[in-house]
Amino acid sequence: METIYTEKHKLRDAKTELCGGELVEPFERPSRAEYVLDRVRETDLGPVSDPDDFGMDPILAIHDTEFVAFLKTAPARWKEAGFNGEAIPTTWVGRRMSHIRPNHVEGQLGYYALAGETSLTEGTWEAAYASAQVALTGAARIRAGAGAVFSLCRPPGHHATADMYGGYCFFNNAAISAQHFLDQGAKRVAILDVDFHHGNGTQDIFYDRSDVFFISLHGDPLETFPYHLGHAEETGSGAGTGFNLNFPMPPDTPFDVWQAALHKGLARIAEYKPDVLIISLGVDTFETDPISFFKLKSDDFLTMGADIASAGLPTHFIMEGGYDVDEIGVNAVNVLQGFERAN
Ligand SMILES: NCCCNCCCCCC(O)(O)C(F)(F)F
Ligand SMILES: [Zn+2]
Repeated sequence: METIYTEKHKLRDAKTELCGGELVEPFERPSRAEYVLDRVRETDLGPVSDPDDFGMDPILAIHDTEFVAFLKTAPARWKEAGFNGEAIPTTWVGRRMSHIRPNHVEGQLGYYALAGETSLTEGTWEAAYASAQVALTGAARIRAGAGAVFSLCRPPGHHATADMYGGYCFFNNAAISAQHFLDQGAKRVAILDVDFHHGNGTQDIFYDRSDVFFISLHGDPLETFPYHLGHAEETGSGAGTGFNLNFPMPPDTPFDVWQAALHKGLARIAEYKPDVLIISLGVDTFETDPISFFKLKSDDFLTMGADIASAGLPTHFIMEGGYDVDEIGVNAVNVLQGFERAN
């Protein structure tokens, strides 16, 4: 399987994350992508290629123009406003407050952020732009006939909505890929999100549409991030009713319970008959992941890959989360190897 990767992910190198009332070294750090790349090479998974550049249009097909411009200028404006640290929001659009966008950068941070742990820094925008190009290049490979491809995206994307960032996400790589497939002639796209955290951004973007079926297996939002979306009763709205499926699961969920949900999701995907399957591949479902609470073991990721292969669809794997444990490389590539062995 070919991997699409760019060194430009290193431009996202924030020094602080707000965690437990402290500024800590971010969990979503450059070494994550290097662990995965090393494992791709170690296992001889396949060629590693640079992304092509598809420009801004496919990003703006998903994201709000002013939001994109905000992400680009916020770090410099934050410094000009006299703040010394990295740009982190301190206000929120609380209940029954105005949705008028403030002028000041501090107000705009809270207007566009859906979570406060993620700092904005110089280089973040360029890294997010490059990550979207990695996703688009993977989509182009599938359109050109590849049965499967791995877009080693960093920063991740599935929490980003059309006009909000947070949870380490800025541009929604999976949504950008899905829309690109549709704009290039696909009729239906399924997105299966196996990251530990609910893909609130992806859900929100396609919630009222039937041409993208979003399915997510994740930690129960009553107990974990993103907290404020991802419940089982969220099944889509309007024309999208029935094309959103959430499987929230409790702390300490083991693989057999997780896999039962996967099989249900795959059955619904088979009924939907999509032209392509996009996998939001987070491996923070791993038993020792530092910010998650499922109990998958490394071998379970091989089985996960084989189960995904059983769908028999062109499959676009897009890297999402999974945190700084050596096994992140093993677990991510196990999914890809399990997929290939079953094909
Ligand atoms: N103090 C630790 C709390 C962490 N709160 C934010 C969690 C963000 C998870 C991001 C992710 O893993 O879902 C992605 F795939 F987007 F990277
Ligand atoms: Zn995650």
